[in-house]
Amino acid sequence: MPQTAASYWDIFCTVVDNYGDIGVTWRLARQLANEYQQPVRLWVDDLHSFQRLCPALDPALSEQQIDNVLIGHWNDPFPANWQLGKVVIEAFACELPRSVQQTMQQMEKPPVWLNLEYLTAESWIDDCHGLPSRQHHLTKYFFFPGFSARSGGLLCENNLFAERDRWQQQNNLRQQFCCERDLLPPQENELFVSLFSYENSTLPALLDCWQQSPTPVRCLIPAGRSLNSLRTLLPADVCQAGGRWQQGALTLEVLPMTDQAGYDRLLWSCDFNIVRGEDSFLRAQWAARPFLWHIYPQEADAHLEKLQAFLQRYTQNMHAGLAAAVQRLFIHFNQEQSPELKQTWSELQIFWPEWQKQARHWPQTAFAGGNLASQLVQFVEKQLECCA
Ligand SMILES: Cc1cn([C@H]2C[C@H](O)[C@@H](COP(=O)(O)OP(=O)(O)O[C@H]3O[C@@H](C)[C@H](O)[C@@H](O)[C@H]3O)O2)c(=O)[nH]c1=O
Repeated sequence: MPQTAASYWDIFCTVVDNYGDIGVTWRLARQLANEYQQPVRLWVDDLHSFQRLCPALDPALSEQQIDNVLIGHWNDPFPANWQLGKVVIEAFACELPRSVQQTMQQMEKPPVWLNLEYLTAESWIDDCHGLPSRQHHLTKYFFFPGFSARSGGLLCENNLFAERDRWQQQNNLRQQFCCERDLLPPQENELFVSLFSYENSTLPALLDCWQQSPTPVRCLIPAGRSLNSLRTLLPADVCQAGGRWQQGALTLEVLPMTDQAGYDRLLWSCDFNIVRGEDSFLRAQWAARPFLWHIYPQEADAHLEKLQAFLQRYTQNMHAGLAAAVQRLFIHFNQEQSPELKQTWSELQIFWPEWQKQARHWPQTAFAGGNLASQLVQFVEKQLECCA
C-alpha cells in the first residue's frame, strides 16, 4: 500500500438492490482518487453486482486495486488488522461495521465521519446539508447532494463535459456507434432513444407511439428490468442482449450492460434517454439531451413529491407550453397512465427543438451547488483544520 493507513478515505457501501448505491460510490471514489489525489478504499458487500458496472473487478478477491481505488470486500467480521483512515463515509445510511464504530469511539482523534445522503431537488435539504449529529463523543455530518446553492452539489467528473462535447461533435457518430456494437446502421432522421427504467406498464404504449411515428425510431435497451414490462409483447429471444425487433417505424435492440463510461457514451449518442434512480438520472442530464426520469418508487408515493421538486427546478426556464408538456410526460410515466402518456408524447413533438436547446443549457443551471467531490474535499479539510 503506497499510502499510510491514516491518510485514507474509507467509503462504505451496501448494495441494497439495483446498481445506484454502488454506481454513485464507485464514481465518487474514482473522482476523489484521480482528480483530488486522495487515497481511497471502497468497502462493498456485494462484489457480483459491482462487477456489472466494473467488468475488471474479480468478485473472488477480498482486496484489489482498480483505477487507483483500493476495493475491499466488506465481509462480516470486518478485518481485525485494519486501521482507520482520516475520513469515513457511510453511503446512504448504511450501518458501519460494529468494530469500526467501536474503534472510532475509542480514538483520541477520530476520522471525519460523514453520511452521504440520496440526491433530491427538495428545498428542505438546504437547512440540513452539513449538519452535525452527536454520536456519544463523536460527530457525524450529513452531506446532501443537490441542485441548490446551499446543497452539497452534484457528482460530475471535471473533464466530463469536454469529453461529451468531443463525442457528440464527431462526424458519423451514430454510424460508428452502431457499427462498433453490431447494431443496424442508422437511418436518416432516425430518433435514437435509450431505455433504462424499472418495470413500467406504460412501456408498451410508448413502443406503440414509436411504431406509428412518421420518422424512424431506434430504441436501445440495456438488458434489465425494462424488458420485464415488454415480455408479453416481444418474442423471448428478443429479451436478451443481442435481441432485435422491428415493427412499423420502430427498431428495438437489446444491449449488454457495459461499464459506466460505456453507458455515458450510449446516453451521449441518443436523442432521448429514459433513465431511473439516482446516477443514470444525473448522467442523462449531463448528456445534455431531453430525457425522462423513472424515479425509484417509495412507500405511500413519497417519491412523487421528490419528482415534483425536480420538475419545478428543471422546467423553471422553459416557456409555459414546453414546461407543462414535460411535466405531464414525467408524471404520466411515473403514474403509469398509458393513454395520457401517448397523448403527451404526440403533443411534445412540436416542442422538440426548444427542449433540445433547454437540455443543452440545463447542466449549468443544475450546478448551482457546485461539484460534489470538490465540496466534500473542502468540507473534510475544514473539519480536519478545526480538530488539528
Ligand atoms: C444500463 C447501465 C447502467 N450503468 C450504471 C449507471 C449507474 O451508475 C447505475 C444505475 O444506477 P441508478 O441509475 O441510480 O439506478 P438503480 O435503480 O440501479 O439504482 C437505485 O438503487 C436504489 C437502491 C436507490 O435507492 C435508487 O436511488 C437508485 O440509485 O448503473 C452502467 O454502468 N452500465 C449500464 O449499461
